[in-house]
Amino acid sequence: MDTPRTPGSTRLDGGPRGAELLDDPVRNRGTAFTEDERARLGLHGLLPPHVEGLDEQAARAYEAYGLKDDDLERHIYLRALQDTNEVLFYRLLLDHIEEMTPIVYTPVVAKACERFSHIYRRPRGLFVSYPMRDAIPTLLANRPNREVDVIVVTDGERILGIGDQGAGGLGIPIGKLSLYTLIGGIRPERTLPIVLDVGTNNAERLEDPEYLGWRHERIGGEDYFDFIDQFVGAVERELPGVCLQWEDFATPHARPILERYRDRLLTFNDDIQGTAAVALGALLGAIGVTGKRLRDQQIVFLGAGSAAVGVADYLRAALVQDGLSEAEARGRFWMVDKDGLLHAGRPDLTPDQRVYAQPEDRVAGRPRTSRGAVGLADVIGRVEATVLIGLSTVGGAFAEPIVREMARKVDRPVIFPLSNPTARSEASPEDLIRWTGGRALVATGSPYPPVRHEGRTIPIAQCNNVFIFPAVGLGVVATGARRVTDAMMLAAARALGGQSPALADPNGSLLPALRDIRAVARAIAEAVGAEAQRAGLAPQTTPEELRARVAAAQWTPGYPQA
Ligand SMILES: O=C([O-])CC(=O)C(=O)O
Ligand SMILES: [Mg+2]
Repeated sequence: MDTPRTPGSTRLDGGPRGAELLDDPVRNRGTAFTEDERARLGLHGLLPPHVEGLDEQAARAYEAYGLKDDDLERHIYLRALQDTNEVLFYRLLLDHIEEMTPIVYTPVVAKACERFSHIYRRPRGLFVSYPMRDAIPTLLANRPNREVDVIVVTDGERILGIGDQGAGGLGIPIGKLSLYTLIGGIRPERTLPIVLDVGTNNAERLEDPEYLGWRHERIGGEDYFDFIDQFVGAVERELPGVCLQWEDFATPHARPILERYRDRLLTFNDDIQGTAAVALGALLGAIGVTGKRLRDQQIVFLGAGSAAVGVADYLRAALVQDGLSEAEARGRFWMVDKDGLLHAGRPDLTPDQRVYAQPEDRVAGRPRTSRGAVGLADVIGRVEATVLIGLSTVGGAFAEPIVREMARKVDRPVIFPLSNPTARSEASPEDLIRWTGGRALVATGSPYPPVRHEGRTIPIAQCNNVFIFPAVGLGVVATGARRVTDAMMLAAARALGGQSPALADPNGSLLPALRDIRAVARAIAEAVGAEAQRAGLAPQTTPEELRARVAAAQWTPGYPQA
């Protein structure tokens, strides 16, 4: 495990005392308050007499955790611990990072959002509700901690794969920020989860007598964007320089919000940019394993929605960085959606999709499906595809003949079925490995167990944005960057790809293990900071100083001597 670098919680003296101190999750040390602290801070009598160390506290907390018998109960236990003693919470998470990350974050956090109103115990973060729209600066001023480095905000409309959760969506910013601290080392008291409660169209929530959000259908249109504008304006005034991460907004809102604010403040959209960066990182790792150049790839996508276009945009930028012209890079993409290959003759394409339309003369003469479209099997039959990416949500779409045909022509086919949840995955890793005689390099969107093949155990990397956003946060906080650019995201993806265990170990995963993720986050943060400096978006330092700043900014839970 990591050695502590910047241990500790906030200073004790000058803050609350007595029972009030025990009620402050940032400063509370519970049974670990020393005799001297107990005397100084008016705690004698309020705590059992035995003084524990953090190790003992963590062991006791783990024992209590072990008594819970379902995942939602485990989540509730950990959230309660977070609201009691943050140092202990993060120490427990660090000690059991592989076991507990899925409990505080995806997938269990989805259940916590659905059940938000029913499992609600204590407030955390901010509820910015539409009826309070004229008082947003006041709500922000009421935040529990003055200094904030990172905000994660959602409007709860498209939570993970479970849709509109209204105010219950707050569970996602809470979970994401826990990982900002656990992995990126952003100090817990400098994070702020926010839900923009603009109503919900989820009938179950609206009819639930216990629903805690604003009981109203969603605000839309101009009113919605005006509200977002009021919120952003208030954030700029109250918390200038804060990193503002947009999370789980519905597609029609996500992109316009990003475009509107990305050049105005330090902000990014995790679902668009973070997800694309992690997919690119895993791809770069895989292509590194094949021993081929990025510029030599032919890339086929199944699915051409916003997630697919986001991944393609980053991949295209990486192809250009690798020496291709813009036109050559575009020509490497074969995108297929439910109406077949994207080509210049299709009238239905959005401007974002049109970038990837193949010229008609490259399509002419290809066999067509009965509906006249060029399908995935046709494309794989004609193109020497080296990379196949699925973001189609069509379960099983990477059928055996398609995969076998691809593997007939290339030695190490790179195949990423990225759709969620598992039932929508374009193929199972086990089938992909079997159909390709163990040659496929696979990463997925859903979690899968390792695959056994001819005596090997092949771990399956899950492309989740957790590999990117905490590290990007660490990079911008450590360097004082003013913007999050796509070039910084590409730098993050490259650094992640460079850390792929598969590069050194033929049986390694394409993405790092969670137990190594804090060290990986520092490497990514340095790359992000260096790109910000190169672009003039952060104060210049030497590379050594950059490295030292990143290391110093990564908080590790501990109780410093007061
Ligand atoms: O949180 C996750 O696991 C990935 C993500 O951002 C999403 O699905 O919206
Ligand atoms: Mg998300």
